[in-house]
Amino acid sequence: QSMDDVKPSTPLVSFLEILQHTAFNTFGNSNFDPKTYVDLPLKFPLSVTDHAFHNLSKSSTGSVSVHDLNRFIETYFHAAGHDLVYSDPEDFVPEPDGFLPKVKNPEVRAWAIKVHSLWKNLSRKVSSEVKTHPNYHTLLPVPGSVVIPGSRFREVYYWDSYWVIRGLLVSKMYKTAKSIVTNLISLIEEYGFVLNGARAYYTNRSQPPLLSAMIYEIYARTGDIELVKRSLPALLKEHEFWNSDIHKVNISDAQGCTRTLNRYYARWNKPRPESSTMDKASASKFTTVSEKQHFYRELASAAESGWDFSTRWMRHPPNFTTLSTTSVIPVDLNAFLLGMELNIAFFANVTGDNRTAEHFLQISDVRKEAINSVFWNANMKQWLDSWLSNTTHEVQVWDTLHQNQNVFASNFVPLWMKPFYSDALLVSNVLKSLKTSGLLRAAGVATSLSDSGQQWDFPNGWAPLQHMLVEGLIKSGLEEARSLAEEIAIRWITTNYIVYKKTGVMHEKFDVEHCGEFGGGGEYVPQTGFGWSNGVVLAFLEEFGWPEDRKIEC
Ligand SMILES: OC[C@H]1O[C@H](O[C@H]2O[C@H](CO)[C@@H](O)[C@H](O)[C@H]2O)[C@H](O)[C@@H](O)[C@@H]1O
Repeated sequence: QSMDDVKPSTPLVSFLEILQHTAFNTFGNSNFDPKTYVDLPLKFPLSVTDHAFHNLSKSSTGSVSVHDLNRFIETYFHAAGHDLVYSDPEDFVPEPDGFLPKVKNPEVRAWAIKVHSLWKNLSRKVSSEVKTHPNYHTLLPVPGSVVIPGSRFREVYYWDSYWVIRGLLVSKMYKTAKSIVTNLISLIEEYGFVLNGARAYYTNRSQPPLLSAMIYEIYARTGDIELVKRSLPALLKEHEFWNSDIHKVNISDAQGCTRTLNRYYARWNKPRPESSTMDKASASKFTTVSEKQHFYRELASAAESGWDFSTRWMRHPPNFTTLSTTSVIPVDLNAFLLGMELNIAFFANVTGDNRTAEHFLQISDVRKEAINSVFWNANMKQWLDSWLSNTTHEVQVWDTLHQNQNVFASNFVPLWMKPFYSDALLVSNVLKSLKTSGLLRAAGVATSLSDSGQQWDFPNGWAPLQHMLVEGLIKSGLEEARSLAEEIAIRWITTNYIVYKKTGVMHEKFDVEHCGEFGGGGEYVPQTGFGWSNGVVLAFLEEFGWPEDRKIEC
């Protein structure tokens, strides 16, 4: 690992991180959210603020009096979120023509209309202040309006946007959907890839690559060929990013064939600024600088995976300090890249660029073979993540023992991709395996079978995971697969609804062991709003409807 692998931070992020530590020492742990501090917009130049901060009188432990710190923050900062203002989506109508025709039950229909109306609460645009003084903000100035996940996630996120867009398409809000894509493309133009989210502290990593899938879905509904033409150069750039040296691994498989696959790898070896107080505490068991740096990279790389955090990335679960994200070749990432390659081929084809189409079809074939050869486990009938025996750039020799035999929802994600869902024999095998996996629970599909206290583990269920599995099953065209898909969707919709009825809000994650309970665990309190949950509820209701006489109860 070299310093080239680390993106420079900005002076503002570094300053706010120090403020975060001071706030932690001053206010204490209870109700403390470190992200709030790195989201604070400056009122004055950083030099002025920094000077005032240094003049605060501090104890030997780095704390300030609660009164002085509160006064300092009020004087020198706007509230977190002040710089991303509400924006009324111009394509929103309270009940679009032809909205969810198959949802007949009045109670479910009224709720679906409510969920649809939440797009208004979650629509934002960057305030003009950010354009005037970009140095006063960690928020990055994207050009159009976006939909945020909600609560503490007050900026656009990469992979969340896919399910937000799926919901917006059900809501017939095509302009808003296209605006999100335009913003994500602007990040590629500026940084060479889609950032984890539109914040200065997210420039060292991406998130699961689903931009091409967003464009595919929008094109399928609107036929907007101009959008496809505009997107193609950005997608080619994004493909290069994921195939750069740090993200690429070569494996010599059981037949001695060299296969190239990809992994998550953040360009960062320090605490994540948005969780700096926690990361420092977690790294305290390491003594050397290089051990700490290594651990910090594993943390940030897990954040790139979207599964932050999970036993999936731990060499010795549930020991958090054994996080080894960069030593895992992840099934889902490679399935997403296969999807990206097929989508690029499709877009190139519809825009008349036959050479690019040919090339991407070819590389998608090569990836499909690599996925079969490295991940597929014929006994378990699942695709398993594979551990790298070392993290050098040399060719690794594959061994079945390197496959991680623990069951994760991601082991079924390839089913979401055409080359796999169109193989009927494969689907019926995978279907049996899913049914006996232990992941199917009372209120949906569990993330894993390990109750580690991390949020991307049991008993949490997440909207994106439900959706990928359900859609893969449906697309197979097998009756038995559709019926399982519908069963999962009914359980998921039910729990979302019952929790909504109890709390008045939509949640980020759910406890799939207990219908009617939201999820927990992890490093921040459960969040509400919530972009991808809303999107998946709407997508499921569009697909399956809800008959008049079917009750909605746990
Ligand atoms: O602040 C901690 C981490 O929060 C984010 O991750 C979680 O929320 C995201 C937005 O809904 C979601 O995309 C991700 O899957 C969640 O685990 C953020 O993406 C992380 O980078 C950040 O460190």
